[in-house]
Amino acid sequence: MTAIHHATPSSEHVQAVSPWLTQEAFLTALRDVHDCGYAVIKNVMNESEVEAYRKVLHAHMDQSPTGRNVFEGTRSHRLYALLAKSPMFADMIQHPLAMAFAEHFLGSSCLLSACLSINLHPGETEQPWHTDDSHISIPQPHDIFGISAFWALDDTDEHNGATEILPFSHRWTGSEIEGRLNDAHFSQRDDLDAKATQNSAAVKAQMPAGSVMIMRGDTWHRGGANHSEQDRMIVTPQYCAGWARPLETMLLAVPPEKAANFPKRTQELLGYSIHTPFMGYVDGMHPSRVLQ
Ligand SMILES: O=C(O)CCC(=O)C(=O)O
Ligand SMILES: [Fe+2]
Repeated sequence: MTAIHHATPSSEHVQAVSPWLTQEAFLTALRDVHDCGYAVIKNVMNESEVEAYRKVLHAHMDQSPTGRNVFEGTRSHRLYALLAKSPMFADMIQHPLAMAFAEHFLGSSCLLSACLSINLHPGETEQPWHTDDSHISIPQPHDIFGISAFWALDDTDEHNGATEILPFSHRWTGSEIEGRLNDAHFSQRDDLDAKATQNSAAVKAQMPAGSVMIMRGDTWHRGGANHSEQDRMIVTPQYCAGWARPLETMLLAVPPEKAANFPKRTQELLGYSIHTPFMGYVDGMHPSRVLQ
């Protein structure tokens, strides 16, 4: 594993991010993601885009239950399979800024691993510390095979549960990781004890609505506690290498009739694509033929 980031971004990616980042700022952000674990890019979406996402998510949340355990958050609302709920999430999922980071680190065959909204209600407590790629079960430290984006749809701050990150934690080894995340956290409904929640070195991702944080999937992080009187909503599209199994089975989560109407890049991210030389084929052919 290389500790320092040297790879030069492609000119296509430099161009793609230019509405939000100068070339120099992009290089710094790539280095921050690779070496430190994360980078925040402020004010990427405008107010009307943010409001449109909030509106559609609120309509769905009104009809869905709160989280089932301390990981989902018993005072939180999560929605999965967002592309099946509204096609507008394609714009967020294939946003040129997020794609530039995902493709730079994971290659152009990267896939959408997960895409969920997380709305923390007032009174929500801290989530257990975790990484977003632990389901792949390759021991840390390892190269990057996941990139998570966190889009703020509300201003996130230290009171309302801004995501907390442990910089450089992708370099942790066995003893630093041991016991942090337990299988019990996925069934337990009681709040975590002080030992499980403590950490002094955490940084809180404070972002104005419309901003995005890009994080390598092996950085330890968690949703914060919401001590405010308002909800805190984010959407997190997560990308994985083309050889990895996505966390959500996207090809089932989004029916082919719906997928057929999405932009080509979103279709590819869902799995209508090949990881060279032929991983992902259907009946010996390119999977996109299923949509024709
Ligand atoms: O709610 C948050 O801020 C982070 C949630 C998260 O990291 C996750 O559920 O994977
Ligand atoms: Fe996470």
